[in-house]
Amino acid sequence: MTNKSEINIAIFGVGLIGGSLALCFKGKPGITVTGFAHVQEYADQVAARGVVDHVTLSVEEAAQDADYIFICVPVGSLESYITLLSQIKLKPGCIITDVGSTKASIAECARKLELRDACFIGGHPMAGSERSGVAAASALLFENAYYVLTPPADVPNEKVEALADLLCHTRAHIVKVDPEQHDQIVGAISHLPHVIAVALVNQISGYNQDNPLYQTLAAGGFRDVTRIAASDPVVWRDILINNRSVMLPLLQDWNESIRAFMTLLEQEDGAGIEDAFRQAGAFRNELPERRKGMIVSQYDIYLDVPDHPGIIARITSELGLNQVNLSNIQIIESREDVPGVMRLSFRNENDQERAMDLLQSKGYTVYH
Ligand SMILES: NC(=O)C1=CN([C@@H]2O[C@H](COP(=O)(O)OP(=O)(O)OC[C@H]3O[C@@H](n4cnc5c(N)ncnc54)[C@H](O)[C@@H]3O)[C@@H](O)[C@H]2O)C=CC1
Ligand SMILES: O=C(O)C(=O)Cc1ccc(O)cc1
Repeated sequence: MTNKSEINIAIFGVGLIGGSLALCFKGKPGITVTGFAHVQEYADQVAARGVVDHVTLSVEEAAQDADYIFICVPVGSLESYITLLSQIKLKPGCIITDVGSTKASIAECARKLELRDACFIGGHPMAGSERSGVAAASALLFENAYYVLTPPADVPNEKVEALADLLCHTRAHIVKVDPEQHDQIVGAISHLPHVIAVALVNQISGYNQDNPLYQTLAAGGFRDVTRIAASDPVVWRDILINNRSVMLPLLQDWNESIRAFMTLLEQEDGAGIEDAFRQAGAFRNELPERRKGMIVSQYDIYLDVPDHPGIIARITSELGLNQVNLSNIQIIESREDVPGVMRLSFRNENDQERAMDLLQSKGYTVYH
């Protein structure tokens, strides 16, 4: 943990990620958090949400006393901010970091800059959501997620350790990765799924224009596979353009996978289709548990519920009476006289398990 002397943290871009970091740090002993917003309207939102101690529209004012500067703007604006920071007088020893979803280009930009007494250590919390803006910020967003750092070889180890220590407040697991390797892997496990989700939704949306029954019937699997298609367009424009040299070969491989599926269908190759599902299921079942892997700060359970008035209140009051904290609730399917499926989301595994036990003991059919 950081020692208890005064620590000033500046957050540039107080949106989903910047605001969530701010909430992790704000109110901790000896820490003061200043937010920088580039537009008055955003500054007002940040102030209203109360995630920082101060908010300012001045880069200099935010940066000048900072021990740590977190640049949390979209990837396409990262380089202009680090360049700006290299041109102003910073506190000696200041550590600049970022949260961008790509790491190679910002590392290269920082390497070429004259940062004088400051240093740059790239960062990427591997947690987030399809939501954006400070309104969606949460102090629990990074809990148990991985937080990648990409320290350059010439940055002293004690600087990297100081940043890692500060990040204890996020309760994420720090992992150090080379920037190019980061972009390759994250391109495959995060950026490619976002492209596929968007393409899939737009394909179905096209069919839906001629027949709205597509949307009406879209349920379970379609929703699960396409949640991330609702992500912020500007954030994702920047990520994909920045990581295009990784994305283009990945999309080429994707085309070939789809082509291979078409061949299985053309040849009515049932065994081949079964093999494809078996192979995929085996790999998917081996994925690290959600709390240790990529993304999602929610722990969900599902339960079958008869669709009648009062049922939601009954379930939520059972949980409330037993001090199980619910973070979200959603009816996935609901038609009169047919059992519906309710998704209950929790912020940690303990609440998830307690809810499961409790509702099972009350006779509900509950599953993960
Ligand atoms: N959305 C996610 O789940 C994750 C995003 N990231 C990365 O975090 C960064 C921020 O993303 P989010 O917080 O999701 O986006 P966001 O849209 O919620 O927040 C971005 C913030 O930057 C501000 N901003 C935009 N352009 C700016 C500019 N030119 N100058 C100053 N401020 C500006 C916005 O007003 C907003 O407060 C991106 O680099 C993204 O790649 C990293 C991990 C997860
Ligand atoms: O919501 C999700 O599932 C995400 O994929 C969130 C996310 C978005 C961008 C990142 O760089 C990391 C995580």
